[in-house]
Amino acid sequence: MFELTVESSFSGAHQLIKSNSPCENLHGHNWRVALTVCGSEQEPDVGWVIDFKKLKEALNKELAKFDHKYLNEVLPVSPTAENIAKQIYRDLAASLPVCKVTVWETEKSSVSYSE
Ligand SMILES: Nc1nc2c(c(=O)[nH]1)N=C([C@H](O)[C@H](O)COP(=O)(O)OP(=O)(O)OP(=O)(O)O)CN2
Ligand SMILES: [Zn+2]
Repeated sequence: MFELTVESSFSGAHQLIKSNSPCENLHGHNWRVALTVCGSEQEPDVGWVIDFKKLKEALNKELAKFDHKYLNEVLPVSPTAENIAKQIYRDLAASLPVCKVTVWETEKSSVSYSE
């Protein structure tokens, strides 16, 4: 089995309502996102599972939904790193063999989601 991972990022603002923390105030992050797909089949002539370029295009198209947005209006649930990772996973799993999505909210804090 191969795991292929591409990374990208977006900038967004959010408020974590009811978190009883400073995160209730409007603030923003530069979110980093890693998309991992899994597969064992390689295209016979070229030897890759999926072209990285195709993965990067799909990830960037997905992240455009979040970029420079107020995330409370983008997600139907509270825009925590958990819910952002889950939303990206579910959206991309419709067309790619996604096995994990990791979202970094800060340099040192990340959430991974898989099913
Ligand atoms: N499990 C989660 N915990 C927190 C989330 C989250 O999405 N999932 N989000 C936040 C806030 O968005 C907050 O903005 C991040 O705060 P924090 O981790 O404290 O980041 P700082 O850069 O401010 O870190 P310091 O260590 O305080 O410098 C909080 N928790
Ligand atoms: Zn935050």
